[in-house]
Amino acid sequence: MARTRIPTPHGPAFLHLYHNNKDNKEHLAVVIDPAQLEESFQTLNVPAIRSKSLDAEWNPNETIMERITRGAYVGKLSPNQQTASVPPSANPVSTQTRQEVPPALVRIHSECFTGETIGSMRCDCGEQLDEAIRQISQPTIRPSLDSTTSRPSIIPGRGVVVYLRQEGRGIGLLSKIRAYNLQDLGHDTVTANILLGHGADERRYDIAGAILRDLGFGEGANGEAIKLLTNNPDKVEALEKEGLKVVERVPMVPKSWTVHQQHDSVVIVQPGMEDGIAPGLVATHESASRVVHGPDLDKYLRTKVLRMGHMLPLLGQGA
Ligand SMILES: Nc1nc2c(ncn2[C@@H]2O[C@H](COP(=O)(O)OP(=O)(O)OP(=O)(O)O)[C@@H](O)[C@H]2O)c(=O)[nH]1
Repeated sequence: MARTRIPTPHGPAFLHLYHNNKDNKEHLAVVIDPAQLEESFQTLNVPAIRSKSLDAEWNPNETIMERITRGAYVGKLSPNQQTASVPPSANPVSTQTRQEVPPALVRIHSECFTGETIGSMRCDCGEQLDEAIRQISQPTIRPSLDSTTSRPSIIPGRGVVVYLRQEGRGIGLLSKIRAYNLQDLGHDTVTANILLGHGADERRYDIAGAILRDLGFGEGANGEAIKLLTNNPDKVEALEKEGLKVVERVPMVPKSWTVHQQHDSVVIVQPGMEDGIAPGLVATHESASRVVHGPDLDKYLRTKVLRMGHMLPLLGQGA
């Protein structure tokens, strides 16, 4: 595996690339965790989300430069900062420390070339990926427990997007393109898959479970619990079977259902420039610009709710 720092509009993220022995794909984890970047966050007792397999010594002759190149470093590399990490056993996080911290927010996301790369409005996958990174990066404000000070503590946003290379709910891009053509003939996404001889959903979550356990979630007494960002009941069930402790499901509400269908227009504004927007128009930030909408998306979402059991209230049905 390998890891590197990626600056994002919401702050730094650490991209982990995993190999595995179940398929020949490279699955990914995007870790959002200021604790491993800034030492000042360590004083908040926030445990770092570290990969056990990355921090482990791969061989006794490994050089500092080899460890740095594969990503086993702490902080931000620079010409003046070239230190590899110490093995994790040298820096344990106590159970008590973990209990003070809100559970990390986790999203299991499956690859969608059409939605993420070319902005297809047949689905909301690109929007969901952006939104997951945004939500995970949001800080939590915790009221002060000490009566002598009224200052609340701000816990930086922390969590993971596990990005699984399961294009088209596991049927692959070629079959998904064929399914799109059947959808244009009037079939929904489930029937189109079945007409092609596939299951409605062929995904698996054992690799996601292994990645999350590698990042310190769920395993043993010290394993941290998670909040899962999804409407898909299969994901909650599958991760629990994988030994993850899912303490809360956080719904993913499509932006088009909260914004576009209630208002005629949407204005994109720079953060901090909301003043002066005409009444009746909705101000939305640049970071939220990947909002998809339209009849194809509505049909896709309704099929998820009506045929795949996704937990999302349907518009206009009070469900
Ligand atoms: N077969 C098929 N797959 C699609 C279609 N549209 C999107 N997808 C795939 O559906 C998957 C979406 O997965 P996720 O983003 O993990 O979301 P989800 O499991 O539907 O549920 P949530 O976690 O609630 O968002 C991706 O693999 C997409 O490539 C389609 O029309 N047909």
